[in-house]
This record gives sequence, C-alpha cells and structure tokens, in this order.
Amino acid sequence: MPNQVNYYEMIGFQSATPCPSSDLPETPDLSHTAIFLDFDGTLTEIAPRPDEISIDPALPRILNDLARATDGALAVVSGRRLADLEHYLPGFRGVLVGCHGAERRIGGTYERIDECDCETLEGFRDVVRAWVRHKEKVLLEEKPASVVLHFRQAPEAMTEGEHFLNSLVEGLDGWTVHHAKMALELIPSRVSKGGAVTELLSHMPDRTPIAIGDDTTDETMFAVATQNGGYGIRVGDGDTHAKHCIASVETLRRMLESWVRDPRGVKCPNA
Ligand SMILES: O=P(O)(O)OC[C@H]1O[C@H](O[C@H]2O[C@H](CO)[C@@H](O)[C@H](O)[C@H]2O)[C@H](O)[C@@H](O)[C@@H]1O
Repeated sequence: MPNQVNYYEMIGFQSATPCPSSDLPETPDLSHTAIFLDFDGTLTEIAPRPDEISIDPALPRILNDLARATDGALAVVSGRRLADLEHYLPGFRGVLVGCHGAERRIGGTYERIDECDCETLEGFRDVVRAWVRHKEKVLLEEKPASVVLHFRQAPEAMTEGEHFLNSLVEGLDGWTVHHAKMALELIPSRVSKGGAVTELLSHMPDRTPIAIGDDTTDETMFAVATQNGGYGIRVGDGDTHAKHCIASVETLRRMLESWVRDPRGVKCPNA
C-alpha cells in the first residue's frame, strides 16, 4: 500500500494491546481540547443493518454543547456518508467528516477531499455488484469513494469476500481493503480517518486531541491523537492503540455529558 501513511509507525511501532477496562480519563480542559468522535459503535449502538440504528434523541444536543464548549474543535469522523450523518444527527451544526475522510462539512461548506479515481471505482462497482448478486444476505453499500460489503447476516461468506476484494486490489496502487465490524470496504489507500484528523488539527495547533472510537478504522485517529500529544479512547473490548477504554456507548454518552456539565472533572464510573 504505497500511498498509505503508516500511523502506527508514527507512534513507534507499538503493537495494539488490550486496554484496561476501568481506566477513564480525567475531564479535559475543553478550551484547549479538540475532540474527534466516531459514529457507529461509539455514538450509537451497532445494529444488524446499517439502516437499523437508533439514535439517542439527546445526541445532537450533547454534540452541540460539546462543540460550543470546545469553541468548535469537535468533529464527528465517520465511515458513513455525509448525507447519512446529517440524517441521523439532525440539528447538529458542528464539523462532520464522512466516508473516512473523503467528504466533510465545515461551517455549512461541503467539500470532497479525495479526488476519486472514478473510472477504477466504477469498474469495482460493476464487479462487486455482480459478485454480491449471488450471495444471499451479503449487503452491498455504495458510497461516493468506496464500496462496502456487509457480512453481519452472512458471516460464513466473509472469508470468500475478503479473498475476492483482495484479488481486485492486488498489484494495484492506490486502493486497499479496510476491515471493519463485520464489513470489508474497498477504498482509496490515501483516505483514512487519521489523515482527516491530521488535516483538521493543522488548523488548531494549540489543541490537545482526543479521538474516540470503537473500530479498526479508528486506530489511525488514535495514532494521530497520540502523536500530537493527546490520546485515544476505545469504546468496548479489543486490542488497541488507545490509552483509555470505555465500557459502552451509554457510558461514553454519560462521560461526554459530564465533561460539559462539570468542567472541573468528577470522574464518571466506567460501567
Ligand atoms: O466510522 P463509523 O462511524 O464507525 O462507521 C463505520 C461503518 O458503519 C456502518 O457499518 C457498521 O455499522 C452498522 C450499523 O450498526 C452495522 O450493521 C455494520 O455491521 C457495521 O460495519 C456503515 O454502514 C459503514 O458505511 C461505515 O463505514
């Protein structure tokens, strides 16, 4: 993957390790903090299908409160399409990064960051559509810069799916296969959440970054946060480069609310 930045190299080749389950951070000084939040599995529980998630109605308000308290240094950084994020977070006015960094909305302005190799992508779409047609219960999700295969309803097809997608990118510069929760995504190598966070941070040099997420694709955000003097918080179990772990989506929601409500920092129980 010649075009891909290795964010793990940036933090010294440390391998991911299991996170201690009861190690929550102190409430940060929000006036000097930048917060980067993943969406699925972090701000909302994982659901059987992408369109079956349910959103805490208080979530947009909590995010707006945090964005205000950080003077706008907060972004939701997701693999979802921007249009999905806007649909699920009505009323949230802060920064949205979609498609792992390929799209973003800042202050009401919409940007497509990555110049897509559209011809190759269209070729992939055709082949993947044909493959999935014969795979009962494998779900195809098409996004502006990528193609996702979801295996939550067909876990037995995942290994074959991985071989299939790997065969498409083999020997081809500029494309990679992201492993996500019960999903595989064919995506330009240069698109990553770590890259998106690096770009956003370049406009706020005095901020300490905190990146929060639950999935493999969030690990690049954790690496960039660590490299820039901050840290990652991993939601749920699993080996990680994050410094802290938090038990659940619900515990995270309560912790974020407490950061706004009590800036001096009473620790929220990690349960
Ligand atoms: O970066 P994120 O905000 O965590 O988005 C990652 C992917 O989330 C969605 O898929 C995942 O969540 C679904 C709903 O809970 C679940 O059914 C699926 O198994 C997960 O992989 C979304 O569909 C993808 O486009 C995002 O990349």
